[in-house]
Amino acid sequence: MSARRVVVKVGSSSLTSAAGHLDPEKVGHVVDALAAARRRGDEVVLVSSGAIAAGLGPLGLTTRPRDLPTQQAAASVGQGALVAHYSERFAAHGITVGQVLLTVEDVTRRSHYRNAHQTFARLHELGVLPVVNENDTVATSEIRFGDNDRLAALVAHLVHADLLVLLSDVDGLYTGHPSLPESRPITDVHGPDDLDDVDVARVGSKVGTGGMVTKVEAARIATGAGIPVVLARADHARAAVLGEQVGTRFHPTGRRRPTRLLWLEHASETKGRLLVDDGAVRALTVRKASLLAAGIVGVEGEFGAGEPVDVVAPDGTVVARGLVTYDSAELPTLLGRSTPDLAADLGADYEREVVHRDDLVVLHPH
Ligand SMILES: Nc1ncnc2c1ncn2[C@@H]1O[C@H](COP(=O)(O)OP(=O)(O)O)[C@@H](O)[C@H]1O
Ligand SMILES: N[C@@H](CCC(=O)OP(=O)(O)O)C(=O)O
Repeated sequence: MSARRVVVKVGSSSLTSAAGHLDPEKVGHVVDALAAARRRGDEVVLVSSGAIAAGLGPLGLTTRPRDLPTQQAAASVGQGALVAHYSERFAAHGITVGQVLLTVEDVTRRSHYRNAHQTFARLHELGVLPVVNENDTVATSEIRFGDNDRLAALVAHLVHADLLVLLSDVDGLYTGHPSLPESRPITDVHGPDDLDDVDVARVGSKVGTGGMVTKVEAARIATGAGIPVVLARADHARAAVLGEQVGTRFHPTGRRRPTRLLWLEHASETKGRLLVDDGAVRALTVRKASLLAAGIVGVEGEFGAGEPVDVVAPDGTVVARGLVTYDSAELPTLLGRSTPDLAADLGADYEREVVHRDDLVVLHPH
């Protein structure tokens, strides 16, 4: 098989002990698998969780803190420990690692996105293996990716990966919770229909951190953009990374698209709504045009310029989602006015679209 670009995501539970320390054996296992892929010429990006979990022990904490500042502090301590471990273990294989901490902005704002893309490209040219995590210490609750499964799917798309591997503490996807006797392993998922009868909900009190839900969602994002996904137990990391039949394989369902649009559709939380008229709905969905102030009849919520908003048709359907170029305080004074009129009255800066079509994803074609 020819060299490929593989993104591997590993969860906190696959790296740390229950006491809140990194487990060197578990880390070593993942590292050895990735080193094997590198030896055969693959390009590898690691998306590793575990910063918060690894920070608990050193801070004398026994459970994951609930409040954001303490989580951020734990991540600050743990991320250093995590990367120190990876650096040491990969160095034994002659591989240099580089830490990449991402916030949601990095894959949504055009300039940041290009920047992130270039960073990965240069690291690759230099033979460096990127170790990615969310930038937990600065990310606030609203802007967090929220989970590294989705982050991994977006990174896989960003670096044009040929394969996304999600490593966890289960053998793969089951028809129901793996602890239930009637649950059966699923080897292949060809599309959303194959998931109709699969239960990824929480069962009982101790199980399910929502982990399988976000994995299936990550698989949906990646496969929808043309990238196959393998979900496997971390113990089987080597086979999974080398592309052998193991765990659950999610087959591609769609084709590559701009990453920012992928994020807008699948991972963003909108801050507000733009209520538009029927003409604007047609312009967006049929003509694939930008949204202009003239077609907007109402503004709901509070948002800043550059943030994601829903575009809502007169019947209440959310027809599109996009990055708005005005904030919610200024927008109401511009509604219903033509762009030339706004420019003549307020200056050339007001000639801009409210949502540019490049920053817009249509959710419900009419
Ligand atoms: N249908 C299912 N198939 C497999 N695992 C499931 C399913 N439903 C719930 N789970 C649970 O999801 C867990 C994995 O999620 P999580 O612990 O959050 O992973 P990680 O820390 O690796 O990101 C499994 O250990 C299992 O208990
Ligand atoms: N960024 C966080 C992890 C977030 C996360 O998704 O965790 P997990 O479900 O264990 O993959 C950290 O490093 O602690």
